[in-house]
Amino acid sequence: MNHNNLQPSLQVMFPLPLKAVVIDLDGTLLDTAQDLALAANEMLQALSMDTLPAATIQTFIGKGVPKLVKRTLTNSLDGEPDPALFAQALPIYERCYAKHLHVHTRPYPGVVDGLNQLRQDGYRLVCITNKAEAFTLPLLRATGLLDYFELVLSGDSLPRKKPDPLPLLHACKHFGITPDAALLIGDSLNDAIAARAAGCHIFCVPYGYNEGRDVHELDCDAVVDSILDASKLIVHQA
Ligand SMILES: O=C(O)COP(=O)(O)O
Ligand SMILES: [Mg+2]
Repeated sequence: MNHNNLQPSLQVMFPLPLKAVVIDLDGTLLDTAQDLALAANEMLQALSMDTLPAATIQTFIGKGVPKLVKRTLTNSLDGEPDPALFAQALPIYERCYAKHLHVHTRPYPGVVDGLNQLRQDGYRLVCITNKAEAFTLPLLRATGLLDYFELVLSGDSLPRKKPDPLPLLHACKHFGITPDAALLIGDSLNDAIAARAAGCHIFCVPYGYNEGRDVHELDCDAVVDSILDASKLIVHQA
């Protein structure tokens, strides 16, 4: 099977036989960037610091809340702020984001149709995100997506988050399946590394964040335009 807008890797045979589909949140299920940027800029203002363009803050998304705050404070991907400033800033950011959790946040096109298709096809559905649980669950609930997922693992649910394979391996163990029966659909390097390390399949969507990099640089089995398109490249294995 091949479509003009899909780029299946040559090494895997499509459709992939699978039991579980794991989906990333920020940049894959939900377009959260505007609300994240709003909160980050409100934090900067509260600290009497200059605000940043939303497009810049979008490149800081991917490695969880503390990392987003560090990157925002230093305006750089690898910056380490003064520990006292960081300690002051983190709770401010958390308060601001809780306030703006779903002002602009919406599911991307193809997400709801894709989830309905995957549910109808019989897959176990999991959401694995680096977002903190205090934000993940209310956001999935508010956007109507929570009930699709049998399991939701957030950035602080387990001792390690993506790119570590632990959340994916935990989900596979939870369902009693081998990693190669699971597919992760994500938008970033963190997803691709985690999936490869766990031995799961990985598809990437091109519309997400990937810390400002082109998703086509990633080692994935396919780049798919939407969750609905992903459902066309896989087959449920009973
Ligand atoms: O919270 C983040 O930084 C990214 O979260 P994600 O894993 O859902 O993309
Ligand atoms: Mg993401």
